[in-house]
Amino acid sequence: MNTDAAQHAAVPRGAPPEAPETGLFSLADLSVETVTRLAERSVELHRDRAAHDRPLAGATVGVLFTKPSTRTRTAFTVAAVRLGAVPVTYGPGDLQLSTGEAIEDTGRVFGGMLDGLVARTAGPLAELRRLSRSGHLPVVNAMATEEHPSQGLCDLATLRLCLGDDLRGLRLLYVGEGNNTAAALALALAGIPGCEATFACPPGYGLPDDLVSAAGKRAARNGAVIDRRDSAADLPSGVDVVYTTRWQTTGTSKPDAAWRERFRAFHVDEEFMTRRPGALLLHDLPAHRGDEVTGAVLDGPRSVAWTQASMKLSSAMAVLEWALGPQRRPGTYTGASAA
Ligand SMILES: NC(=O)NCCC[C@H](N)C(=O)O
Repeated sequence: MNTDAAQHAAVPRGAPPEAPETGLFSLADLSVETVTRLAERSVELHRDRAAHDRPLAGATVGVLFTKPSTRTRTAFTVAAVRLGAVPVTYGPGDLQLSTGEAIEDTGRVFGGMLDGLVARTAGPLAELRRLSRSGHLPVVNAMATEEHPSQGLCDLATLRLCLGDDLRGLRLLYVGEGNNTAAALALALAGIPGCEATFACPPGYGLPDDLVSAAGKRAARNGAVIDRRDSAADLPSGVDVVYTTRWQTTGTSKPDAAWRERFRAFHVDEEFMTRRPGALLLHDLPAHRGDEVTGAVLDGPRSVAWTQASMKLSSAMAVLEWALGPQRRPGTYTGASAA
């Protein structure tokens, strides 16, 4: 028997203690400067996808999507590969999480093997924070109930690409469901000096109070305004951008059987756009043509939705570089440096 007591004592025992969370959870956690820098970097990487020196070389990144995803999953997987990492992908039902293993236990195991995790659960954001704290690893929120921060960064980057770096005084009108995408967009816009953003959603389907309050405080510091409306009447016509998303948000259902009737007035068609000359159309996709937007608008000359979709890749690269790059990567958990 090996009786080297010092060696035995070095082997960690018991559950590892928690560490401070790292990664991207909500744009509200980031300074306006960091949000701006990430959007700027997304544009740079969109223009030149090779403008990096593989900062994730040697890293292994978990990509966990328990809900459907076309753009975000592809973007983060390809971004990880382009930045030099090896992605390990998990779909719904792949992890013991689906058989009842605790979030913390999952985090601890991930932390011993992965350098970071990108996760879409469309569940509570708090779960992603717990994964990071228990696993000592950076976690990127690829869409939780409350917010879709990487979409907000992509949208800000798309606005910079289309309208220039100086977005001061931007006027944006959002119509539809006050979902995770709208929440991230409100927080992103709140950092633009002089921005006037109106979020018009049917009664009962608007942005939640806590989000409006957080975005409003951020906006006030930057001379911006985040205005929540629950009527489609008298919406601003002098706007630079119209933004809409599909009405059936991932992981949600509407108890009201007549919900579609309540949304009808909040759809974007040619007439809506004609009353807003010069406005661009953004849409996070997937689209349901005929519901929130007509095909003629989505595929027409004022839509930048397809450029916006392609910028999911460069914004995912910017996020991974920032959240998992060598300067942030804590290294896998060995138990030796639990403090
Ligand atoms: N761009 C995306 O990530 N699209 C998928 C999600 C769209 C929308 N926010 C939803 O929750 O269903």
